[in-house]
Amino acid sequence: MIKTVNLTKRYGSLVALSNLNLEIHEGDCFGFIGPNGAGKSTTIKILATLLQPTWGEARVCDFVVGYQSRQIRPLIGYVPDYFGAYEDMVVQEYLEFFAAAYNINGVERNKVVEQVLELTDLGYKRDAPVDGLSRGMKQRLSIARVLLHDPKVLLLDEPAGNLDPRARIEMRELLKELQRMGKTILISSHILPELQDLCNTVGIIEQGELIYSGPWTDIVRKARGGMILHVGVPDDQQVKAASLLSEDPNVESVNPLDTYMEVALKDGVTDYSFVPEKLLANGMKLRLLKEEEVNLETAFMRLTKGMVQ
Ligand SMILES: Nc1ncnc2c1ncn2[C@@H]1O[C@H](COP(=O)(O)OP(=O)(O)OP(=O)(O)O)[C@@H](O)[C@H]1O
Repeated sequence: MIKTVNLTKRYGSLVALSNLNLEIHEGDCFGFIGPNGAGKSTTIKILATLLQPTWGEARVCDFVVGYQSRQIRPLIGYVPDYFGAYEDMVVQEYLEFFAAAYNINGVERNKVVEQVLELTDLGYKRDAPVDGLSRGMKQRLSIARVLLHDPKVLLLDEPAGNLDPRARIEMRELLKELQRMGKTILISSHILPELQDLCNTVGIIEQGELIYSGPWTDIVRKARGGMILHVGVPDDQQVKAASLLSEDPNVESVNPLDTYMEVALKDGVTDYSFVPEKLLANGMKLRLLKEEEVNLETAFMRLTKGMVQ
């Protein structure tokens, strides 16, 4: 549905995107994660046909950005990370205005506007001035606007940015509904745990380079590298336990903390039954044994800190 091949964008001497190879399939919800200035908005603007790549290729629904932008535009809905000013316009007029711009007229226009108002839960605000809406409502209205022409692909640049927790949950529910409707969604965000719940695939970008792309569960596994265990024994046994475990050939390192030890296993070691066996055989008590949880957020930190090659 979306494919980029060696996509590169320079702004003067600044390389904003460097040989980006992305693939997003139909029905995917792809989370595009990266720190400020990583190149997310640049990628999204290219896919939205608003920017030309310096070299490389971007395709949307098999049409090439730049050469076939006219064919791409009806198929996409692009929500930028800002909301323009619309003075003296109420919500319904705003949507009717954009529906007209998409050449949706007459009875069909009324029907479509009603549908998107209902879908985005903005029906009760139809007569409210757009400029007076809360940030969360404006974000939902931006999404309502790009749904009018029923696009296959949604390109959403930080739709949950600066929203309060309730508005974020509402946004997430709306995006899940769009996913159920079969839309292919690319969403950029800094809010990692939210993407964990929403996206089936994730791309992590840093300084214009894609560090990882694939199912987020896979990324978490890769970021994990060697498994880390939290092992707790009584305080007076910790020194001996640390020494015993660090001698084991399965163990990479032992890091004693206040109430437990972090035991890093060597890459590929997943069976840690030797830990309780060894400790109990040496007369120790095991108070805690669990795998360190690696979620999308910790994976992101590890990957972008270059902790995983
Ligand atoms: N029009 C422009 N002219 C010059 N440099 C630009 C322009 N647009 C973006 N850049 C630079 O390109 C790099 C990538 O910017 P981009 O906005 O794509 O990053 P981003 O990942 O979306 O960041 P953020 O999360 O802050 O929105 C940054 O260094 C930015 O300063």
